[in-house]
Amino acid sequence: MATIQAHEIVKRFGNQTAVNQVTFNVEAGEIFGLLGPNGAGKTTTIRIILDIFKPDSGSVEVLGGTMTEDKKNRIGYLPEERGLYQDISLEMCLNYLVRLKGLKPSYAANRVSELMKQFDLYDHRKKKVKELSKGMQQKAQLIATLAHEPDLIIVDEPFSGLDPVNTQMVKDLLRQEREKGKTIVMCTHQMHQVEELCDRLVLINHGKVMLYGKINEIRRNYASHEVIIHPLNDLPASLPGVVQVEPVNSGYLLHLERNSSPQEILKYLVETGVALEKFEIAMPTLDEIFIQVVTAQEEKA
Ligand SMILES: Nc1ncnc2c1ncn2[C@@H]1O[C@H](COP(=O)(O)OP(=O)(O)OP(=O)(O)O)[C@@H](O)[C@H]1O
Repeated sequence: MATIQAHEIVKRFGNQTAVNQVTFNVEAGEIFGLLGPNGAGKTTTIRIILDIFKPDSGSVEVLGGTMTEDKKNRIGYLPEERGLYQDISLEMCLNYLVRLKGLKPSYAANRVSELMKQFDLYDHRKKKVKELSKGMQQKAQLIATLAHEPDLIIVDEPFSGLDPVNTQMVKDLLRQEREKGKTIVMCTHQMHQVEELCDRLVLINHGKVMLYGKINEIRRNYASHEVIIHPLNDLPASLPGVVQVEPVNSGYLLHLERNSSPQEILKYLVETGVALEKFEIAMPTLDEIFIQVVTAQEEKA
């Protein structure tokens, strides 16, 4: 069953349509990427999902129906604008935020201690929040998002300000949450993180859905007519069905004719005795697809 069902949602601010007929589902137990360039409508979409804004039209179902106060306690949201109280100790701040999510004080205190240890923040618990580094504050914000063990986790730029070690830790943590059956929506501009972590994605631009589906399928749909090979011996002087052989790194990029397939090239190479260390259909990265989709829409506009 879908954890989020957004159906043709529309949100206008004055003359501007920030979200325009957006439809997508987030399935239970997946990590879902909500992507788009600056100003695309991602935060507005999240605010509609969380019932902070009402849509002008369309509907949203979350955790099996319309939003209720009880359901809000089953959601963990890491917002774009961080909301920690700066002038109190880290420990006090986290205990307070976690109790707001309905946890009993003693349970909240234990959970916060446990997570501060896991996030290497325990030794800093008596410091005022404003005395913590940016990365430490980010980790604290993640604790406040996850401590009440929400069923739906929505994280906006979760890796912001984190060094590679902490980025890895947060990635592992998100995967662990998925393994526990939790549903995660991740907003980020870091496409390689999306490629690594997400199962499916929706890409919004100017409030409209531009891409939606499984990442592998999206990449396959955008695959150009090119093959990467690493041969162990020389290539034949000519390759039928190949218009250009371009040397790249330790191999070649073969540009295929429109009507020839990678399978035909592979068959020909094997038949002519070329030993191959690598044969791969060249797939664009999500970064390349993102740029292609967004710039094509700009040119049309
Ligand atoms: N409260 C508001 N009042 C008026 N306009 C708004 C409001 N919130 C968002 N907008 C406008 O709606 C559009 C979408 O904004 P939104 O914050 O949803 O984008 P975003 O995809 O989250 O961008 P970013 O990646 O920069 O955070 C923008 O043009 C923004 O200026």
